[in-house]
This record gives sequence, structure tokens and C-alpha cells, in this order.
Amino acid sequence: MGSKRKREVSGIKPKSKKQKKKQLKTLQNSLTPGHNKFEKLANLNGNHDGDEEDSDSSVIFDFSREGSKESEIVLVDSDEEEEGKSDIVVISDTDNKENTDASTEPPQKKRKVEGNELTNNEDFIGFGFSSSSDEAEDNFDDLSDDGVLSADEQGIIIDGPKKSLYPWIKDHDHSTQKEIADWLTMEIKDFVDYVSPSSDEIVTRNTVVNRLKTQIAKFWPGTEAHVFGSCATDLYLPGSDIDMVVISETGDYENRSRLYQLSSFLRSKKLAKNVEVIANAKVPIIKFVDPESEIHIDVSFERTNGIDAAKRIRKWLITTPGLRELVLIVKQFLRSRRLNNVHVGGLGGYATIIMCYHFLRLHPKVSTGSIDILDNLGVLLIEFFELYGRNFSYDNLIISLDPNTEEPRYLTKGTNAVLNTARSTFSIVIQDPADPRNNITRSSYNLRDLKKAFGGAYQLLVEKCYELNGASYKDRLGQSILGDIIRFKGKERDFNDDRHKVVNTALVNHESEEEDEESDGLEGNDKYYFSDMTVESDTDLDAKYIPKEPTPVTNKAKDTKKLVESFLSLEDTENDDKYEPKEPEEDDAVEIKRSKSNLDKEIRRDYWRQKGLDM
Ligand SMILES: Nc1ncnc2c1ncn2[C@@H]1O[C@H](COP(=O)(O)OP(=O)(O)OP(=O)(O)O)[C@@H](O)[C@H]1O
Repeated sequence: MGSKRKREVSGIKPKSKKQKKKQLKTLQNSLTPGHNKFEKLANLNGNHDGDEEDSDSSVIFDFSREGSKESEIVLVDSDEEEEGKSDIVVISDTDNKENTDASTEPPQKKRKVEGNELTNNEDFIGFGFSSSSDEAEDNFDDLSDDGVLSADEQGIIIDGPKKSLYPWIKDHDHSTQKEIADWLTMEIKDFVDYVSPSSDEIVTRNTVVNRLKTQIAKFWPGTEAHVFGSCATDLYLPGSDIDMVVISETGDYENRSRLYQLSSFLRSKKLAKNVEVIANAKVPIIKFVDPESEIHIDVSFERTNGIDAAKRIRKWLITTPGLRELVLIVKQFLRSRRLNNVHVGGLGGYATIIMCYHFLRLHPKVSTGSIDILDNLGVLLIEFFELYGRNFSYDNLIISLDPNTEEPRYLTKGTNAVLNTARSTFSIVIQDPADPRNNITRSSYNLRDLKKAFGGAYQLLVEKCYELNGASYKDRLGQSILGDIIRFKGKERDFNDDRHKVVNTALVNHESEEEDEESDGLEGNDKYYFSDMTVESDTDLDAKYIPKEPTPVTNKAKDTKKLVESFLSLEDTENDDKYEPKEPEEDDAVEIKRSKSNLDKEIRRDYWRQKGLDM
């Protein structure tokens, strides 16, 4: 496949095959710092582990700079045969010949790039350049190549005070929990509280969004800018970007000259810095940084599917308590391992959400209503990693939601040639709920590392649970379970999830925005959530913030409920959840907490043995 590829990058010297390989190897190591460690740990049990083609990749990265310091383009090239061209223009902030005429094209084309991955219709939106907000937030440069965290990387104090890499455990000690699974569940909740936005952060995002919406509407009457993506679903991590889309009455703003007009306008109004215009991609966008908040913003044009997806995801969040927690943990896990960048084969936020939703909805004990997700987040996280790191048949299955009912289901690859276009059978295919012909993971070619990372996380979590289960009280103190798989760098945060105090105006419907366009949301969420365009019924509205309704189950699930319950009825551990040192038993290292009935010990033991947890 390598011979077929053509790459022409003006100003960048073509590399010899050997050089490319060497460069790639270095990059792969730095992109997946846990790679080697996971490779050692993951027992893939004969599962397909990716073909050789995957590792010979496909990707050329060039971080070299050319010419002025201010101009920087990072090209990510795919292994597909290119047809179109990509035109990436970086408008430098410090460019002296600043062009403030919004009707002209930008002054400099720093590089013309052909054969960019974006041109191959391989991706939806081009988020993945090196200026990524994720990378701005987290600096992983100190990761060792072998993926094994050094003492320094683990935040161990060697020389003077050192910031912890798992700050969510500060003042949140759960080491007295009897059940390790409960400890993990609590840690997951602490992590989510830790990364959830404070009032100030929500206000900042609102201010940025409202300012842009107002200014764009003034610049282009007859258009309206909307927010979609994680900012519109409250699934953003600190430092995540804001995705916006401009929709016009005429529907014809997705063209090169409009992109240049808007980018020049934003710059001239000092609403944007580090502007990049990506004009010839499948989805043309402008990328920039808000100068005040430093938040990264992507603006696309005339595409409503992102708004529709946000509505859909927000419905899922209402009906599936625990989904937000699982998604944020998995996103941070991928981010920590630099496996979240679609442009280098990683898994994007959208795919992560669908995988989590699919997993939870099809989980036998969740779908039968026999466990409460929020009480069992620890076990469910482990099982998520187990499924996608060990058991999932990537060779044969497509992750899908029924387009009519949105019920999660699997399709077989053999019968879906439209979706299954990857060269290798070892590829992840997730059907876009909005477009049955679109495989949203088409660009996630680094499945080999993704699977290893998931499998490794499974193993690390299980090992940690066993270790702590047998540890003395003293040895448990100050320990983190999640810290074995995720880290968080950045400014110290509080543990307040202030989303109930300040409305995220991205969640507001158009009518409400018209009434209160400049709101910073400080009146709180209630007013807005209840007029939320994504909410379609009163039931949904009531469930918005305190979802009390059990997760909906399908008829099929109801039919099997009795059967599953007879196998997996549970012990009520609520009255006895303090840790008392004792000899560890193999069956209670990771235990599901249930609200309904008692589980026979032997059945429980068999269950976990079957799950491969009795190591
Ligand atoms: N491959 C794709 N195909 C179709 N739509 C996509 C695709 N990737 C992203 N989108 C759209 O863009 C939106 C944002 O996607 P993204 O993957 O950035 O998720 P996110 O929730 O914003 O995550 P993050 O916070 O990491 O940016 C999605 O909700 C979806 O509407």
C-alpha cells in the first residue's frame, strides 16, 4: 500500500522510506506512551491484533518549521490515494501586513498542502492539529518512551513539592471502603467533579460563544452561529475546544471566500488569533484561538448534523445516568495516552460517546434494570475496557444504532460493504446514527494501539483492585485506582460541578437565545433547560438534571430480566461498606453493588470467574 501513496508537501523535503519509518517509530512511541507497558500486560488471547499494514503506517508527520516563526503547519497525511487538494492557510498573529479587509483573501498562503487526510473525506472536522487545546492543557513531553511511568511522571515527590498527577484524590480518601469496586466508583465520581466546569468556566465559555454569535450575526445578517460538539453536551474536559457552525438562510456559505471573509473579520475585530483556514477539506473550517480565554474554536459552515447530534447525545445523557461519567473518564484516558486525535488514527469524542452509550445500553445487567449504573461505575468501567480491549470482535462487528428507534445493536461487517470500507478486517466501524452510510471511525486506523490501551487499562485496573483488596489499611492510604490509567495535568481545580448554578447557553434553544441573547447564564440553568430544544417531552424535562427514571429497557431485555436476575441477584452491601482488614477473597475484589436482591456467593464467584477476574 505504501507504494501507492503520494504526498507532496511544498517546502517539506520528501523523506526516504527508511527515514519515514524511523520518524514514524519515534512518533508512535511518543503518541502512545503506554504502548509497551500495555503490550506486555495485555493478554490478547489470540485475538486479532492488527495487521502489519497498520503499523507501517500511513502517516507522515512533519513538525518542521519553514520560514517565519509565526507560520506553522502540521500536516497529517493519510494513506489513502488522494483525489482532492487541501488548502491550509495559517494567518499569523504577528503578521505585519495585517489584512483587515474582510472581503479579500488572506495575505499569505504559507503552504499549499496536497493529499491531506482531510481531503480524502476521511474525517468530519479537522480538529487535529498540533495546536490542539488538549495538548495545550496537558503537556506530556516528560513521558518516557517505554510507557512505564517514572516516579516523576507518577507525581512522586523526589525533590521538593511536586504536583500530583491524580489531583482528584486530594482530600477525597476512599481507602476505608470495604468493596474496592465502590472505591473505584467513588474515585470516578471525584474525577468527574474535579474536571466538571466551575461557574467561572461556564461563564467564560458563554461569553466567548455569545460574543462570536453576536458578531457573526452582525457581520453576516441572515446567518446564525450555533454551538455543537462537547460544549453543547456538557461532555467537555478542561481545555476542550468549542465547535461552532454558521448556518445561513441561503445555505451557501460553505465556500472558500466566505471562510476567508470570516477569518479576516474575526482577526480584525481581535476576536481570533492563531487563525487557520482549512478551505478544501471535506468539511471546510476555520480554526482559531479566542484571545481572551485561550479557548480553541472551530467554525464550520452550513452543516446541521452536529446540532442534531448534540440533541441526540443530550437525550442519551438524560436517559442514561452514568453516561457522562463514563465518557469523561474514557476521554481523559484517551487524551492521557494521546489516542484521542482522529488525525493520527485515534478515537474522537463522538465515537467515544457512541461506544460508551452502546456499551451501557447493551450491558445485560443495565438493560435488565438489575443494577444501578451510578452505583456501579467502577465495575462498568472495567467491563468497558474488557469489552473493547479483549473481547470485541472488531473483525466481524459494526457498532450501530437502529436509525429508526436508536436502539443500540450490532451489524455484521460482511453484509455492510458501504460501511466496511477499510482495507484490513481489523478495523473499528461505528455507524453514524445520523447517516447510516457514514462510518464515524473511518479515520481511527490506529486500532491496534487503541485496543492495546483498552486491554491494558482493563488489566491494570483489575490488578490494582486485587492489590488494594489485600492491602493493609496503611498501605491503602493515599492510593488512587484510576491513577494507574489516567492522569490529569493542569492548574489545580476545585471539585465543584457548577452546571446547576450557571446555564450553559449552548444548551439553550434559539427562542430563548433571542430573548436573552447576551446572558452569561448566571441566572442558573433551570429556566433554560426547560425550554431546551433537545427536550421533546415533559418526561424528558423532568428527568433532565436528576434522572430518577430507570434506564429504559427494551422488551427483549425485559424478557430476559428474570433469567439474568436469577443468575445475578445481588448482595446488599449498603449497610456494611466500611473496610475491615481481612484476608482477601478472590471473588470480592471487584464486586457489583446492586439495589435489588442478594447474590448467592457461588454464583457470584462463577460469574467473576467467567469474566476472567479470578486471577
Ligand atoms: N466522523 C464523524 N462523522 C460525522 N460527524 C462527526 C464525526 N466526527 C465528529 N462529528 C460531529 O462533530 C461533533 C463533535 O465531534 P467530536 O468528535 O469533536 O466530539 P466532542 O464531543 O466535541 O469531543 P471533544 O470534546 O473531544 O472535541 C459530533 O457531535 C458530531 O456531530
